[in-house]
Amino acid sequence: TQSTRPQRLLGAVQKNATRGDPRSVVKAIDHFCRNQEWAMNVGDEKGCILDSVVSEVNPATVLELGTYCGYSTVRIASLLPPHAKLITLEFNPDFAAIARQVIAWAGLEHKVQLVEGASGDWIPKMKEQFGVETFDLVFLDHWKDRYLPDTHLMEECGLLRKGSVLLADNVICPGTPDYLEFVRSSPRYKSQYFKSHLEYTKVEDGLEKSVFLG
Ligand SMILES: O=C(NCCCCCn1ccnc1)c1cc(-c2ccc(F)cc2)cc(O)c1O
Ligand SMILES: [Mg+2]
Repeated sequence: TQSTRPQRLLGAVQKNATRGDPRSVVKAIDHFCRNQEWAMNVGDEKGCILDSVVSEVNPATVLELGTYCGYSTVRIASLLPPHAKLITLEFNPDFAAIARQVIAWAGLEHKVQLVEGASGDWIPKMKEQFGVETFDLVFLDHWKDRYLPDTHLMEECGLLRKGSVLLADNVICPGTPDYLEFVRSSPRYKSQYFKSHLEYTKVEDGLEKSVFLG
């Protein structure tokens, strides 16, 4: 039977990356996506911006919406301080199954909790299920039409505190126009656009960093 693109991506990690070495996992995926098959990872160019924001925030609690194959999960988790926690939500069970193996290959299972299901269902349960107070950093990389409703939901559920940072992928391509309009016009957010390119291409894309002001 035919393999899927996520399965082939995992194969490239297992073939070319060193177990327990997150940077080699990131490098192997980027090489695969540049040379074999494009895939919707945040990629190396936007990944460097992600790394700098993670390092600046130095978060104890991170929520990632949209795991896919775990590329950004590995990038983020590899930069977290010792007892920090990353919860990553993936709706698609096939993606989740691959991501678990990519995260394990990087040796980062102990820092990552991968949850399968819809963000709209799980966000209201975060506190009771995972003992989370608030998130220091949220990386939005799931369905583009869910960025805005899920941001409202996180506010309503008291998951954001003064200074919480939202970092959103794909605000230009595929685009999240309603989310962008909201975070840029709301007095409760301080937003900044990091111009970049769609992963592995020359097409414009970027990350929007928005600090919740409480
Ligand atoms: O759709 C994307 N991501 C969400 C995937 C499903 C999330 C499921 N889920 C997880 C949790 N809750 C729901 C995405 C798409 C593209 C893209 C860009 C250009 C193009 F021509 C084709 C595709 C680039 C990205 O960087 C992306 O992130
Ligand atoms: Mg993306």
